[in-house]
Parts: sequence; C-alpha cells; structure tokens
Amino acid sequence: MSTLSIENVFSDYQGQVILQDLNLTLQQGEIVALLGPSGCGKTTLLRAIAGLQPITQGSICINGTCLSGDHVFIPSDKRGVGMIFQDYALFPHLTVADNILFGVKGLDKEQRQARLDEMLELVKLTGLGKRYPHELSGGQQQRVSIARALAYEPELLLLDEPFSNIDSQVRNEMMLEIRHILKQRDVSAVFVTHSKDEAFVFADQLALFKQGAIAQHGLAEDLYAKPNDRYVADFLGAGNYLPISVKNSHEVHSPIGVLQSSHVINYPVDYQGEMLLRPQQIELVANEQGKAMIIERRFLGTVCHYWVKVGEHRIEVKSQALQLSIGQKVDLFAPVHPLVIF
Ligand SMILES: Nc1ncnc2c1ncn2[C@@H]1O[C@H](COP(=O)(O)OP(=O)(O)OP(=O)(O)O)[C@@H](O)[C@H]1O
Repeated sequence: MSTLSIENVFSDYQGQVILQDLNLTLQQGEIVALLGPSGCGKTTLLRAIAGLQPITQGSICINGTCLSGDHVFIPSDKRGVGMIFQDYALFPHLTVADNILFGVKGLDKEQRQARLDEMLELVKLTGLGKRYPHELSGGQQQRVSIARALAYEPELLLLDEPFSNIDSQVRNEMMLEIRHILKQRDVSAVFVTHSKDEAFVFADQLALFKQGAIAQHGLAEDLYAKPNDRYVADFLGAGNYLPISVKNSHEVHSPIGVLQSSHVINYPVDYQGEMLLRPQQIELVANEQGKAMIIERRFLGTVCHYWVKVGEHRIEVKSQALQLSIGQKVDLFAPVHPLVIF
C-alpha cells in the first residue's frame, strides 16, 4: 500500500487555478522532492496535503484513508502529518524540551520524558533540553524543529525548503544527517525545494513541477538521463540540443557525425528531431583537420569547460582534456549511450 496517494487534484486561490490534475504517489519510507521554479505550486501542494489548503477536485489519501476528497475533509491536526518549515517556526518562549513535546498527546509523565530523551538523542541535542531557541545555532534550531515534527510519530513528514537558511558549508552534511534520521525511522517525506542539488542529495525520488502539475516523477538518475521533454532536461542541468535525423534503429546523423545509441531509437527512419547531449557526454580530440574549433575555454580544476563551434552550432563541453586552447581545431565524439531524442 502506498503511504501517500494524490489523484487528479485541483486547487485554487480565489478562482485562480494553481494545482491542475495533479497525481503523485509515495511509498512507505520514501522521500520525494517536489522540485520546480518559483510559483509553480509546490508549497500549495504541501499545504493541501497538510490540510491547510482546500482542494476543489480529486483526492489525497494516506495509507488508504481519504483526507481530502469528495465531501471529505479531515482537519490538519487529525492527519498524522508533521511539518518542518524554512523558518523552523519554533515557539521562542518555550524551551527546547517544551517545543519538542508540544504536539505530543496521550502520554504520561514518564513516557513524555522517554520520548523527549529519545528525540534529543536522535537529533544529537542531548543535554540542551532546557535551552531556549535563541540560545541555539540555526542548524540546532532546525534539528529541534525536526525532533518536534517526529516526536508525535507522524505517518508523513512535510518539509518546506527547510535548508535554505542554513549556511551552504554545513547544508549538505545536515541534509544527509536528517535523511539518515528519516531512513532510520522509516518515515515517508515530501520535501519542497527549488534546488536540484538539494533534491539530488536529500530525496529518493524527484517530482518535477510544471505549472501546477507534475511534468515527470521518478528516480533522479532516470529524470536526468531520460527526460520526457526539454523542460525536464533543462531543469536538471545544462544541455546541448543538436538537430538530428534518424539513420536506423540505433544511429542518427548529427552535426558532429553519426552517433550510436545503446538503446533502440523509438522514431522512424528519416525522423527529424533534436538530440540532447550533456556537456560531459562529449569528448574532444585535437585534430588539425577537425571541423570544430574551440572558441572559449574556462579551467575549472578537474575539468575544463569549453565552447566549441561546429558549423553554425555552439556546443558546450566539459572535458578532462585540459590542454586544448582557444582557436584549436578538434573533433567531437559522443560515446555510445541511450540517446535522448525529442
Ligand atoms: N494565499 C495566496 N493567495 C493567492 N495566491 C497565492 C497564495 N499563495 C500562493 N499564491 C499563488 O499561487 C501560486 C503558487 O504558489 P506556491 O507558493 O505554491 O509556489 P511555490 O512553487 O511553492 O513557489 P516558491 O518556490 O516561490 O515558494 C503562485 O502564483 C502564488 O502567487
């Protein structure tokens, strides 16, 4: 059974449609990143799952129980959903201990103490229960907000840009730490971000938003290597698009020569389309007779970032061949891989 099931959801603000026929499922213990540009509806979906935003059509269910749907609306505090916000939203006048236990109901004094100790240990804040939020670092405050969200054992955790206020030097470490905590406790989570780098580090699955619906959902590797369209391809990284015509089931003609695909090309012979080549999928070889020329070069340490002119095309390449210089003639090769053709 899937933990979270969102089917054909529509939602609006005063008649302005924001979520449009949105579908998404999340299995037990999985972390999905809702990724997409500003204003595409990520937070609106998170709020709809939490019961803070009504939906006008469709359904949202957790473990088979419908929370929002036809004539059904379970209030936010009865959904078994925990939320972690960008600004931590801790109560400044409460101690760390009181913040963590704020939503915990139905336990006696001893059980509450045991839950608190467990949570403090989990987020590595043992001994700091008596402090107030202002006596903690930003990272520690964020860990209190995680402990608070996990303390009442939610079935699902919702995280809204929780790392954007964290210093970039400690962000990665913290994301991995929190990911580890969620995995340890088999908590399913929906994580909103506009950063693909955060999504790659923190989530198991990506759901890329486009204007209120999911353009593509799946493993990060799959979205990167097999994007459904240019929108998905562009969001996940730089790419070159070259015109091609299909030669046969495994080859295409392109401005850099005939390229081979490791997978069957699902277009007919002579189909004219576009092929995606990531900058690191292209190799450069110096050749005085080459039909391409280096026109820009930037040294990045382990690789060089080149711009290469082939006929009227300007192609971006990231190569470990560091010795090539501007003006040099080269040939371009793309090793056999599953070609992405639109
Ligand atoms: N309370 C509101 N009233 C009216 N419109 C709203 C309200 N909240 C959000 N919107 C609009 O809904 C759209 C989606 O907003 P939402 O906050 O879900 O986007 P987002 O993808 O989370 O963006 P960001 O990455 O900038 O946080 C935007 O056009 C926004 O202006």
